[in-house]
Amino acid sequence: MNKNILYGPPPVHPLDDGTGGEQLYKCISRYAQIPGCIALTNAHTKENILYKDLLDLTCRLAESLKKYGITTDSTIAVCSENSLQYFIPVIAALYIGAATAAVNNKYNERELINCLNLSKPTLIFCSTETWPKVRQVKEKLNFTKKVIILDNKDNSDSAQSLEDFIFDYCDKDFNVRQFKPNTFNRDEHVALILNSSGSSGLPKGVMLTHKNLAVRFSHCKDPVFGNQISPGTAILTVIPFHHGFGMFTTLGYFTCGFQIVLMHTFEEHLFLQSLQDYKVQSTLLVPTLMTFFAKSPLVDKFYLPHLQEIASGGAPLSREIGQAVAQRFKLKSIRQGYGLTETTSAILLTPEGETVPGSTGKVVPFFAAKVVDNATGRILGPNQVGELCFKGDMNMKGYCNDIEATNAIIDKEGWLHSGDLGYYNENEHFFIIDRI
Ligand SMILES: O=C(O)[C@H]1CSC(c2nc3ccc(N4CCCCCC4)cc3s2)=N1
Repeated sequence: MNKNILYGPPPVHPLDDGTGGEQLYKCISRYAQIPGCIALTNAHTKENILYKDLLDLTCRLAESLKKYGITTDSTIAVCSENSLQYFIPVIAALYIGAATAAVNNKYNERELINCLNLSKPTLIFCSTETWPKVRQVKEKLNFTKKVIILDNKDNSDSAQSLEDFIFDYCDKDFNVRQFKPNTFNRDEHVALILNSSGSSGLPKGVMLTHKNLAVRFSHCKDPVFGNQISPGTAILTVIPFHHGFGMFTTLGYFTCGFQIVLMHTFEEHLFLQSLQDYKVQSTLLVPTLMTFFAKSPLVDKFYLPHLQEIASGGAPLSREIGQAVAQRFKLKSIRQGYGLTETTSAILLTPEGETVPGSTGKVVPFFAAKVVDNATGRILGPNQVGELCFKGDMNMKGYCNDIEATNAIIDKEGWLHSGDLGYYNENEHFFIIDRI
């Protein structure tokens, strides 16, 4: 055993059984029993969706998709800004075992065509905002049979509303209590396909499995690396749902029964007002917004006694910015996480109560990490800079239809070479230096 290979601690809870879809179904069903338990709130419109409604809609949509001919081998796509409805097709597909391609809603038509040609979805779920772009693109795709608009009451020409699709395909006497998610091999089965900007060339399709998802769910419930589980805890997120950071934090929040207050566009006053009004305990930010808040005079105008955690991810956060934001929000420190789209979610996380300024955290359960000197191939010890490599059950299955790109990033022993330079200190806290 090489002492320079660092292993995450054993999980507080062993990995739950079942597919990601079965685990979500079990959790959402539990919170659906709590009267008035809110799943999602749109901070812009103040509209809510309860866990009870989320359960009903995801089961009805799953039933409709099966009747429409979607199977465990199918792929669908979601192309939408953050919304109350965003996760209804994602969760319904997870129950069935169909893969969901989460497409960047900011893509232009050329980028959309490139990424949809990777996943070849039979159905595309879009929003009234993305419909015009999706409509143009659909004409050029021969594998997409139908477009469904998530946030529209009535149909637009050649696209059906979500409600209408469910009305057409779900049995009238369908009873949610009779619904059961499919069972399949979670190690192999693709759950989500996300776009990785990748170090070079056009974005690639990252295939993430139900096993990857199950490991993330375990981290969410972990008292050291995740959140304390108390249904009704309010979280505010402005992170795009189509990106790994937003996708797997939000899916994890559903398993914890949290109220997810979402924003699709950052507005400073609304953000701070929402923290106050919904008594938010934890909020997610990306470093550019952290920099913004480090200087914001508005923060002091709000009374935020419930705010316990500001979490940063999606890119390295400088020590100064982190400390400036913690001070401004009267918090001891900021929690950080580091991950790649290719590792599903964060594989380095600030353990609860163990914050080291400037550090992005420690190795999570079910993972190993090493720092490699690429010139010599040696595995380096503490305080020596090299390429960060990771091995564990959130490493992606591979890139869509791109074996050589997959083998270029994941070596024969299963180590994923991150392309990031960093080191760990004598207490195994990691620091990211730069992209290679
Ligand atoms: O940088 C990237 O490409 C993306 C891929 S997935 C990813 C991250 N996922 C996560 C998931 C969770 C977190 N946390 C940060 C603070 C600790 C509490 C949990 C949230 C940080 C990150 S950073 N970053």
